[in-house]
Amino acid sequence: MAHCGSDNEHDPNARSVTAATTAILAASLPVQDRESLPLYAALDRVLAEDVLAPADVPAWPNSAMDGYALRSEDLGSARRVIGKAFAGHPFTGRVGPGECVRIMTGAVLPEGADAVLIQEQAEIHADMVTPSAPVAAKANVRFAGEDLRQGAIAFPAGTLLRPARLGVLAALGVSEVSVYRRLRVAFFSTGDELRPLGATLGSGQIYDSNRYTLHAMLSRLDCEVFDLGRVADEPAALEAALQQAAGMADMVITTGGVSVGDADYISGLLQSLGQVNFWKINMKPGRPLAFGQLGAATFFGLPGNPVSMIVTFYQFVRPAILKRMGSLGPWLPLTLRLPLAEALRKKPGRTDFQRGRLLRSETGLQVAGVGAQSSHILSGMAHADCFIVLPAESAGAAAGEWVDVQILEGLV
Ligand SMILES: Nc1nc2c(c(=O)[nH]1)N[C@H]1C(S)=C(S)[C@@H](COP(=O)(O)OP(=O)(O)OC[C@H]3O[C@@H](n4cnc5c(N)ncnc54)[C@H](O)[C@@H]3O)O[C@H]1N2
Ligand code: MOO
Repeated sequence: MAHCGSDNEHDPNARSVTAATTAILAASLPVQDRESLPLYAALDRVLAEDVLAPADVPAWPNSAMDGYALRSEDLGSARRVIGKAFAGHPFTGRVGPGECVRIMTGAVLPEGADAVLIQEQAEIHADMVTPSAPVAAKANVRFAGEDLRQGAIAFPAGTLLRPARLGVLAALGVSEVSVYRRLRVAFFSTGDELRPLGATLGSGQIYDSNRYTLHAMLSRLDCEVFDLGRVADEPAALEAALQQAAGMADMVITTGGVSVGDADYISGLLQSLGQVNFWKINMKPGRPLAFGQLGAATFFGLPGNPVSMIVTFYQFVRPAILKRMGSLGPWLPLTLRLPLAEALRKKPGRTDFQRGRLLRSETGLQVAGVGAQSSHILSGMAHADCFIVLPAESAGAAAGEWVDVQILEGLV
């Protein structure tokens, strides 16, 4: 329960963020169970098998524009219109010398034609069409298989199914996909001070905000979430909750009680119940973290401070979830280099994940801090759209300096 973040010295026993990430990813094995789902239900799931294109897309050469399908070799001469082709209603004849077909976008290119004259460049007199300039072969034609070739891997196993990918599968006529089952994640908050929403707060009590943040982050990652509520700082209650969670889930997450205070029981309990490592990580916020195995479940004991909880979730839990879901990645946060709009203060010692906001201007993208950076200031986190990552050895950064910025991608 001590206040947090004042210690700025490098701790020789602390792990680097990179070393912790490597160990966590190495221990995070993908679930194996799979199920077959209709496309509508497959958003944010991960493909368990390669999907091969059963046919070319597009299936036929077709027009990219509204105009006239013709033979380019007739150059600039006038052509007689011999029919019409609409998307879904092909022209069934053949385009011969001196002929053309009125064609709409998406309609199959008639036999004999090799190009499309757009109607804005056509002079039309009765049923005769003259191009204002010769039309090059292949002009305004979309070719069969140009998007996807029959037999090619449209998406490999491990692909996370986002909206455009579902669209591609639909374009291929794929109505069902084999995906990994959702990752089951059970979590609970620990701490005698925590009260449910609606309760009247007594002295020293607070509302359990981590529960809501964590539930939302897990939901965004499409996990099957089991919220086990709040558990008091009592070893028997904590042990029962840990056993229950490990019995129902692939991953168990707790918040609070991982530090060294007299009511921090999580470490002792886990030593006896599973194989769990307690790490000090050389980062700020988020120094204390427990990671390991609890029965068949992956275990994360996240720090109780709300911002520390979110930072450690983003750095360690999210990559582990993505990997365990079967995703090929990328698992790690998207990092850009951006110039700072203002100087940021930091003491050397720990890698700093300062909460930042992106500033869009005509001169380009810049980044600034959100103000107060203590790990209990949740409102700063709520206004942030990125983390500004300052290396452990850094002593701060000047305005205009380029820094690493992790884009939060809507998760937090
Ligand atoms: N002597 C030391 N004290 C502390 C150290 C240390 O190295 N030596 N580390 C500090 C750091 S850094 C952090 S972070 C915290 C993490 O401690 P715990 O994980 O044991 O967390 P708690 O003590 O249970 O709570 C910390 C803080 O967060 C509030 N909290 C807890 N759960 C929730 C929740 N569900 N919703 C909202 N807020 C919550 C809690 O009331 C405390 O204020 O330890 C430092 N101490
Ligand atoms: O700063 Mo602690 O590191 O709040 O996690």
